[in-house]
Amino acid sequence: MSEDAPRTTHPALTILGGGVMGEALLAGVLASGWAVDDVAVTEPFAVRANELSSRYGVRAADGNAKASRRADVVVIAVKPKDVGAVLAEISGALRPGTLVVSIAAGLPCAFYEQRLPAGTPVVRVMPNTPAVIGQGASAISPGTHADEGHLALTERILATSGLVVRADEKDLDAVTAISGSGPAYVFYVVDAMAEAGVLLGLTRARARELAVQTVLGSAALLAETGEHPVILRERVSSPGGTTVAAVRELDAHGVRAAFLAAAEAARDRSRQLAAEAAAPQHG
Ligand SMILES: NC(=O)C1=CN([C@@H]2O[C@H](COP(=O)(O)OP(=O)(O)OC[C@H]3O[C@@H](n4cnc5c(N)ncnc54)[C@H](O)[C@@H]3O)[C@@H](O)[C@H]2O)C=CC1
Ligand SMILES: O=C(O)[C@@H]1CCC=N1
Repeated sequence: MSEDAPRTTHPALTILGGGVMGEALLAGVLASGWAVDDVAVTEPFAVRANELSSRYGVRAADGNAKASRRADVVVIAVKPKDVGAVLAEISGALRPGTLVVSIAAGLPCAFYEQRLPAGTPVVRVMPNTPAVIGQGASAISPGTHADEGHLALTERILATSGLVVRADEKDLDAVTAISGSGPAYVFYVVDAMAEAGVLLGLTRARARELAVQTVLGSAALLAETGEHPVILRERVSSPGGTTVAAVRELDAHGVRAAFLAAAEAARDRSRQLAAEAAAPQHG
């Protein structure tokens, strides 16, 4: 870039919680040109904080209140059970207008609005772990005081780690059940396919290599052709062939029904997380 090229300005971003998702978002914005001085992370475990600051060159030494004070956007990336305590810490430190973005599962925007200064703009996000490699999928939903500008800013941040869609807040528990938890289902399927390969006599390494590439290639085929999955499945299924024999077993073992029940369980657990976070803390 020439020295005369206009510099993109980025809002000051503070990520509270430097775990799996906090790091994914951190890596995403830095890879997209955010300067290390524009980004900070907080993390109570010193070893982890040091790891993040040495890996990315960002500030990771401050507590939540201090790090939030100078932020234009605060991203809450702690576990749902820890959000209430974090909000109590930062509520008095936020400058008016600071955007609060939360990725915590289950907790509605109202949870934040009840605990932060009146008028605080809040955007609730459900991302997923492929964000780590820039292949995430996030759904975002505005709180009462978040306007188009706040949504656009959230999109700008999340787009650094993959696809971003807007969703009604009533759908975020369902989004959590599909794309938030979804990577785990895919890893489960890959592991099961690899195990099946071992059953049939393949080496574990060969079976896993083939299973991973099959999932990767199939996902790319879906995305690139835009075809319905049923059409693509039919193209694999020769009359009287191997695939129909296999899919009949998947049906007989209730795999489709298991996915439906799994999604309902994840949605219900997401709702429960909100109830637990709102309940008074014991112990
Ligand atoms: N892991 C996933 O696939 C997804 C997680 N989420 C949500 O993201 C949030 C974070 O999840 P993960 O990154 O998986 O968890 P994690 O356990 O890897 O990270 C949480 C981090 O917060 C730190 N922490 C704990 N208390 C803190 C405090 N008071 N102040 C600052 N940091 C504190 C912990 O030391 C830890 O490093 C959760 O609310 C989860 O519901 C959302 C979508 C996907
Ligand atoms: O399991 C969880 O609660 C988090 C939210 C979505 C994915 N992981």
